Amino acid sequence: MTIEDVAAGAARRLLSVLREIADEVGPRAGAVGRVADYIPALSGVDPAAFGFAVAGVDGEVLGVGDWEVPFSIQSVSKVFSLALALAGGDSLWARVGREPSGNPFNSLVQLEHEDGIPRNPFINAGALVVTDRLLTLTGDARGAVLELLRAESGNPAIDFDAGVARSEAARGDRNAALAHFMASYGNLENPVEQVLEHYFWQCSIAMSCRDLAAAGLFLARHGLRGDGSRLLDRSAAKRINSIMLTCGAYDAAGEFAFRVGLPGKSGVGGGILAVVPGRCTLCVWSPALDRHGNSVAGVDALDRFTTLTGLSVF
Ligand SMILES: NC(=O)CC[C@H](N)C(=O)O
Repeated sequence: MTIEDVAAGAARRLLSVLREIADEVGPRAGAVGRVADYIPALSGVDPAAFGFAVAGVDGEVLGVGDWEVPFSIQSVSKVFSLALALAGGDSLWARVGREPSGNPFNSLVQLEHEDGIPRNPFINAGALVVTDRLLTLTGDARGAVLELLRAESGNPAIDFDAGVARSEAARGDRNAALAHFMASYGNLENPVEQVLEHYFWQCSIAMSCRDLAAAGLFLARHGLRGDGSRLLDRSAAKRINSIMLTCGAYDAAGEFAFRVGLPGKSGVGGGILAVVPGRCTLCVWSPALDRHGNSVAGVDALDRFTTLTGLSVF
């Protein structure tokens, strides 16, 4: 029996739970937290938006609320760039760690004490190293990420949001500082400006909960893509899920693991992608963020999901 057989119909069976959570959490969306405004183009998003999708490993995707409305995926893109970089081999691990940082996602402080090696691939410094590696591997890091997202979601219309990318670049001093600092330690192979540009554009990709849940299914399928081909070996897929669990919610990763008990990756656009290995992926979106940069209603919804269903990795 294959994983597909075991989990066939998972999305359909879970839809009623999503409805229940949307009724409970949805009306509170936007009441607590703030929309990210350090990227000016994100500041106009409706804080009360709420969408929640579930994708079964058989490929069926269902959802509730604003689940088909595109939003800025921001740091959720880091999961996909990491997957592509690791598909190119293990050498990345000499240049980035896999420990939670306990610091904000854009912090500089640890880099100096730790020789320009970022703690993990999901803080900005780590993601810049991953983007650099992908640039070396492919010559077009942002294009590679976009192509993977289009293919795995089955939606060829997914695209960059140039307004968001330019807005972030215009306010990109902190990420530029991180990149230059790592370059001074020899931990970037490509010119800083190029790495930053690919990183900003990759973060600007706009997608819905539907598309992101579908695109992340290779993580629930232990590395297998939608067409049955292998993106990652089982071990690499396990590793990405593990790092999502320990580092996917920045300096609130411990709290996220405590409450949700699933591998997850959040972004300052308000999206969170979570994985129930062997069964399904979940994507929730609500733009009002807590002080760590995680969606308030998003974490609440995932917390309720694992409580109501008992589905977690523990
Ligand atoms: N946490 C995030 O989603 C951060 C991504 C954003 N593009 C940044 O670099 O600041």
